[in-house]
Amino acid sequence: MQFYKYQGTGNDFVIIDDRNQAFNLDTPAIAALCHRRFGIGADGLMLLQMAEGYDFRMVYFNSDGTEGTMCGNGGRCLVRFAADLGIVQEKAHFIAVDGPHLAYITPSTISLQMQDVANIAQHDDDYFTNTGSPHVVRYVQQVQFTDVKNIGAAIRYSEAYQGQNGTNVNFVEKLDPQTLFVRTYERGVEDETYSCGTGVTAAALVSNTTKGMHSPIQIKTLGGELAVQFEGNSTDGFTEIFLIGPAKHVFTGEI
Ligand SMILES: N[C@@H](CCC[C@H](N)C(=O)O)C(=O)O
Repeated sequence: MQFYKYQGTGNDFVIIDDRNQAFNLDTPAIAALCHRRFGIGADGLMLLQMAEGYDFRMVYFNSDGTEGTMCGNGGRCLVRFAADLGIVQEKAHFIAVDGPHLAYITPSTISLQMQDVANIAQHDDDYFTNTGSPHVVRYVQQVQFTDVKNIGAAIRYSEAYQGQNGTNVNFVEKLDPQTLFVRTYERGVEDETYSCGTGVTAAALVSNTTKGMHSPIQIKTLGGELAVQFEGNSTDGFTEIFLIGPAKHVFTGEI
């Protein structure tokens, strides 16, 4: 089986061209491929499948082998893969677990439209929203010194979030009026990743609501820079949300 490795600001993925729908690996086998010591190493695995009425379908698995909810950086990488295959050119229209997505393609960036977001909830000092995947946003003073793995795991497994099978957790520091530094504990990876697209989107929308930050918001992550652009607000709902940043082919291999 041929596979392709892609990364978007360090959120890395194994991608399989599954247009013939021959992929039949189970959860442990997917986890083994994603393992960083015994496998290829990745935060997730994606299938590109055919879908009627769309350029393609995105199927996303977390690195523990479970099928995930939406992955923003994964979506951006899959669009770059579709462009590399010649399936799409400047624009892509695809279907994912959370519904249809549009994306715009340039040599340096993929701009991925995310689902509209209707509301943001406050839980004590934390905020919670769903940008295709569930996300807690917690503001911290110095995010570089935050224990993302341990505090993130405690929040992810806490009683409050078991209703939606746990949550991803973002630790956010406002660096200046237009810029956030975001570090994310990812559900399904059960560790910090270098970047999380649905997570930085959640951080940007919450920061519009709570910190008065305006679109576009620049985001620093451990793996590079992203931007989140949007219209609306938490009262009327957020629309036209775009996650913008690089997505790159790393290598191709055979297993
Ligand atoms: N890395 C992703 C988010 C992946 C989904 C998540 N782990 C989950 O299933 O909750 C992103 O870039 O959005």
